[in-house]
Amino acid sequence: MTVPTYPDFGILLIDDEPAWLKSLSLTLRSCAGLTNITTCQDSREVMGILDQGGIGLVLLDLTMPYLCGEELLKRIGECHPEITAIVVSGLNQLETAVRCMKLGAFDYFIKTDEEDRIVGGVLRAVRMQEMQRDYRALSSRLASGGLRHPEAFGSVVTGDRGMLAVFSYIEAVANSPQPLLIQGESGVGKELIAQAAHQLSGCRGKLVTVNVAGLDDTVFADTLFGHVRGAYTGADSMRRGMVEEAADGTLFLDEIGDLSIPSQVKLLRLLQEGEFFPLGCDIPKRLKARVIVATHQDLEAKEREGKFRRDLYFRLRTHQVQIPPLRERVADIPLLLDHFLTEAARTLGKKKPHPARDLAPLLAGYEFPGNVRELKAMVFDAVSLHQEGPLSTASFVKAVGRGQGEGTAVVRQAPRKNPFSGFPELPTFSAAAGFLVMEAMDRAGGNQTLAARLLGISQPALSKRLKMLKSGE
Ligand SMILES: Nc1ncnc2c1ncn2[C@@H]1O[C@H](COP(=O)(O)OP(=O)(O)OP(=O)(O)O)[C@@H](O)[C@H]1O
Repeated sequence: MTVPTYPDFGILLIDDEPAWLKSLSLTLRSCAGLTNITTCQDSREVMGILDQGGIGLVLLDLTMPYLCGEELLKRIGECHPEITAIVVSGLNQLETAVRCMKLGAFDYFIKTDEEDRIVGGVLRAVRMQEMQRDYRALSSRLASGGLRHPEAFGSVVTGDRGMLAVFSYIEAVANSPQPLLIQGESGVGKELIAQAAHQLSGCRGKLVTVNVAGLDDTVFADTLFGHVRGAYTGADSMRRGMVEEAADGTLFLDEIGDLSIPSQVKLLRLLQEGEFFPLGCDIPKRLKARVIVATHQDLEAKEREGKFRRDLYFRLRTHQVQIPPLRERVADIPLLLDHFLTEAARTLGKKKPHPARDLAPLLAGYEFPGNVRELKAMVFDAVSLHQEGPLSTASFVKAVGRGQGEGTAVVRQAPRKNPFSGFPELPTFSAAAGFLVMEAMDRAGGNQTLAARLLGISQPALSKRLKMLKSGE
C-alpha cells in the first residue's frame, strides 16, 4: 500500500512569489499534516490545472501578473463551483476582502496573519470539502438503490434508518486508503461496524484489533511496531508488531480517545509518513494496512480541551461515522431481542423461549446506558434462568431497576405518547394499518422480512397487507 497523501483531494497554492509558496507548503505540511499540495506560480496555468480535476481547495494571492486573484476567483466560481477558494493576500483592505467573499471566497487572510490563524482556516476549508465529498458519495450511493453488499452487515441486526445510512456511508468509503473513525457510546456495535468495513475493503489480509486503552507509551510502541532481539533488557527474541500483522488488511485501534499524547505523536507519524521503526531498529518499515479507529469519547471535545492533538484528530476524522445509541432506535429492540434469544438458546443448548408480551414495551422505556451489549447480557441471563413457558420478565425488571438505582440509567418516565392523540380526526383501522405498513417498509429499506419483524407480524401476513394496499382495499 502506498502512503496515502492527505487530504484525498489536492490543495493548489497560487502565488507569483516562489519563496512564499515554499514557506506556506512547509507550514501546512508540518502544522496541519497536509501533504497533498501542488504549487503554481503562473496564474495563466491555473484553470488548466483545475480542469484536469483532483483539486478541491485553492489558496491564492490577489496581486499577480497576468490574471489577478479576483479574476481567478470569478472564473473558479463559474467553472468549478465545487472547489473551495481561500485568499491569502498581502493586501489588508476591507473592501477587497468583502469583494472576494462576494465572489465566493471561503476565507480571507493577510500574509502577515499568525500562522495558527491561517492553518486553522485551511483546516476548516479542508473539513468542509471532505463533508461535501462524503455527502456527494452518500447521495449517489442512496440514489443508486441502497447497499451493494448487504451481506457485509449480516451480523448487525437493525431496521433503523440512521443505521442504514451508516451502512451506506461505510460502503461508500470502503476502498479509501484514509483512516475511518467510528464514534458512539460503549456497546453500540462499533466493533461490528469495523468488521463490516474490513470485509467491504476487499483487503486480503487480516483484521487486527488492538485496544489501546491503558497502554503506556512504551507498551503502545512495542505492541504496534514490535522490536528486534536485544532492543531492551528482556527482549530475548524479535516481536512482530500489530502494524505488520495487519499487512494487506486492517488495523483496528479501539478506544483511541484514551491514547496518551506521546503515543498520539507516534500514531500521527505512522499515518503521515506511512512508515514505522520497530524498537531497536533503524531501518523503517512500511505501513501496509488500512487504519480504523473507534472511541466512545467525544474526540472533538478532547481536542478542544487540548487532550487530543488537533493534527491527529483532523487526520483521523477524514471519514467518520457516529453510531446512534440504542435508546434512539427503540424499534430495533424487538429485533435484537429476538436475535439474542435465538443466540442465547443455541449457546446454552435450550429451546428458544417466547418473550412475554409486556417485555418489549418494558425495554423500550429503558435508557440502556450499556446499549446493545447490555441488552445482550440481559437476554443471556434471562435465558439461562429460564425453565419453561414464556420467558419471564422478572430478571429484566430487576436489571432495569438496578440501572435506575445507579442514577445514570433511568427508565424513561414519560409514558410513550399516543401518536394519534393530536389528530383532530382519527383514521380508520385499515387506513392506520396501511400507514404503519408503509412506514415499516420504508424503515426496512423495502425488505419484507425485516418490515414484518418491525411490525411483529409474519411475513405472509405483511405480504397480504401489501396486496390489499395495492388493490386499494
Ligand atoms: N446491531 C447489533 N446486532 C447484533 N449484535 C450487536 C449489535 N450491536 C452490538 N451487538 C453486540 O453487542 C456487543 C457489543 O458490541 P461491540 O463490541 O461492537 O460494541 P462497541 O461499540 O465496540 O463497544 P465498546 O465501545 O465498549 O468497545 C457485541 O457482543 C456485539 O456483537
